[in-house]
Amino acid sequence: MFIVFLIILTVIAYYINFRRIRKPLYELSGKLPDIGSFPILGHTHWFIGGPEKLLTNIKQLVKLLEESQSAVNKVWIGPSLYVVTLNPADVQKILESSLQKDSSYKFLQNWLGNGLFVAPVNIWKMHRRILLPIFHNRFIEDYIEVFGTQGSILVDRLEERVGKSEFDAYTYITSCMLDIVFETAMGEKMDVQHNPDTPYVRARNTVMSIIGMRFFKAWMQPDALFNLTSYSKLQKETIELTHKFTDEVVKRKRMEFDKYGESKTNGRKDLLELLLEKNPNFTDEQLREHIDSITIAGNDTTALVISYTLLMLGSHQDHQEKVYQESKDIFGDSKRIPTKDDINKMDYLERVIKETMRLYTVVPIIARETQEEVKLSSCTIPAGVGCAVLPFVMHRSEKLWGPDADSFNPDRFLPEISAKRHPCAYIPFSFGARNCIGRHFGMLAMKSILANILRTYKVTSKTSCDRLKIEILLIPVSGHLLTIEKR
Ligand code: HEM
Repeated sequence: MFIVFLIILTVIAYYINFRRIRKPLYELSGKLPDIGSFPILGHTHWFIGGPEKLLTNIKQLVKLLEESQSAVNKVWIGPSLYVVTLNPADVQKILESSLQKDSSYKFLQNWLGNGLFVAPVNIWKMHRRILLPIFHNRFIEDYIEVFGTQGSILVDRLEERVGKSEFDAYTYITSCMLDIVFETAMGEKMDVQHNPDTPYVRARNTVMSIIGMRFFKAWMQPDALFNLTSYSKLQKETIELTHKFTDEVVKRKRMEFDKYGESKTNGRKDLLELLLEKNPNFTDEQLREHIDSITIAGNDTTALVISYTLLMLGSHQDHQEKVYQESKDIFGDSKRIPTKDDINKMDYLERVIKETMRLYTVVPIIARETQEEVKLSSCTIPAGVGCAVLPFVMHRSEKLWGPDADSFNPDRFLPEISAKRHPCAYIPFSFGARNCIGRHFGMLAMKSILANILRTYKVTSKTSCDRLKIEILLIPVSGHLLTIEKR
């Protein structure tokens, strides 16, 4: 009897302390409108279901929040409070002041450790300063030859699809991007384009899908439950396999560096070599974490945008014709791979890519945590609160983009029109000091590859891209289906 009494007393004391520590959260919550929530459950019920249902629910919930007329709203997922805003000025304040990733990114940490993408803010600050110079244009532009060479291999591979039935373009493009990121990040010529089914690529895909599943399946989230499933063992084995691969490359590069004092005497340097030169004090583990983060953050994002752009041009032939004419003006009949000058002239293609990233924002959600008080337009958020930024929803908001927000119009990105928009109305690469470090790399690679494809083939797409799902990234439910014919 006494023990039962003691347990009840402990639970009550724990609960009172829990409420006391979280008092600022409840005070903030009390000031924000209560929309779409259930008692106790909060908004958790909106986040139950498969990846497609999840996206539909998020869109419906956001619509309710938008109608509330409040610039800042709240969402309770279990015990976690998230502040949600679609107001660009508030988004800017959040992304500039809150550089800590939200706790939901922790599932990536087993794999990427303290690599830039998930590193806690104290480590991130030091490492971002070291990594920033190696993403400078003068290094990244050295990779334009790799983008062109791999793009030409892709064009050759696509030949087998000419005049045939619909196929999923993404499978071809993701192999090409993998070859690009491996060669530029660590000097490894993987030739995934010709050997897509290697144990490494399989392991990598397995880890991605297990982590993706954990993000959105509530019951898989607590480590205690996850560790009971067979996925836990599989994740451990496959992560070990991917780590072993990068570890071996890092070890080899470190030996070269120790022997010669620098990585190579002349010629193009990969990102790992540049990183070693910039900071030889990085441990091998830190180098692996950064290189793995770069290859993971840089591959699927870029491959998805290229695939969505092909779908958009496949269903908007007038815009495809303009892109084709632009490439005719640049290349004439030359078959050369795109140079820096060629890429700089691809203004229309760049607008097409930007408009595609607006409608199909491949990183649809960015979640941060406040580290100090942040004053927003209608309230002040205390430290320790989650903030959800929803670029995918903002990019389709009629308030920000007008009544034709859902239609494809690359001229929204004419410089004079872009200049009139709030800088946070359009954030496919996020914003502020923790934005995408690889955005210049990504843009050059995407323009080079798309130009290579579109000057060789005319693409057609009949698939409507209305059905989408979130699996960390934004994916079309029925794939990126295209037919192609030779120009
Ligand atoms: C179209 C292509 C790309 C898109 C749309 C994209 C988008 C983004 C976004 C939205 C973030 C911030 C995510 C967040 O805060 O949750 C991010 C971060 C990052 N991206 Fe990209 N990305 C692209 C290509 C690349 C490429 C090509 C690379 C590397 C070669 C890269 C490397 C990174 C890294 C390392 C981070 C973490 C930066 C940090 O926390 O300091 N990304 N990216």
